[in-house]
Amino acid sequence: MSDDTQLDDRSTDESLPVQTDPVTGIDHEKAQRGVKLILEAIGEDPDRPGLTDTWQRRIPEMLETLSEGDRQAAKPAMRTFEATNEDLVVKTGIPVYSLCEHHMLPYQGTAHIAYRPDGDVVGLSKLIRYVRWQSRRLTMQEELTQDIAHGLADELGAEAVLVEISATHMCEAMRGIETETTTTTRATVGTPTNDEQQRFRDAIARTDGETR
Ligand SMILES: Nc1nc2c(ncn2[C@@H]2O[C@H](COP(=O)(O)OP(=O)(O)OP(=O)(O)O)[C@@H](O)[C@H]2O)c(=O)[nH]1
Ligand SMILES: [Zn+2]
Repeated sequence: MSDDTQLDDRSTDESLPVQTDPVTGIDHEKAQRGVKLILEAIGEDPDRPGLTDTWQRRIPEMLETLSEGDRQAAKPAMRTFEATNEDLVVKTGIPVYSLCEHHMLPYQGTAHIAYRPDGDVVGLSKLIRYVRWQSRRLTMQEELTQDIAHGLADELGAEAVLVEISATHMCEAMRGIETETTTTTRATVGTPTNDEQQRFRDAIARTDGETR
């Protein structure tokens, strides 16, 4: 019997409630069966009192949240306002929490964004919401940085977007190389002027100074 066949054999799991919502959410039943299998694989007893809610409810709910970035329905409304000028908007210090696609472990850090409005500016909180939404899926930091930059350029019709993310990967800290370091990635859309790039760097440096 192949692994797939075993996973699809629901006869042993008939007691599981079916909570699948393929349009707006994850397949809860599959998540429950998968987490239960992992617990069994590591020698745990999934039916001991401390773990029953873990695979039946907590982790499926957590996965639902942490995969929101895969679902357009979860994308924040990027409401805009008419811009009075095209001066660069810079927002620094946005928290980032994502899951690396290699080990499904968290990486966390800070995103900095700058964009040159073209007719409209977006509500400032939406930049934070957008980073959170994009981050909630399995990613590589480099691709996440690009996706945020290109996604914002599309959403805002902005001609120039700069995104920088500095993050620490738990897959490097907790296992493997067992070393905690900072990785910095940057994405640029369009052609920011030298002055805009300098303002972006200065704003990041000020934020870094404040948090040190
Ligand atoms: N470029 C990039 N690499 C990442 C990211 N997150 C994790 N990694 C790396 O992904 C790599 C996976 O390497 P593999 O050799 O396939 O897997 P592994 O044997 O578990 O590697 P180690 O982590 O070195 O033990 C590691 O070097 C991680 O540091 C990321 O966002 N971007
Ligand atoms: Zn990893």
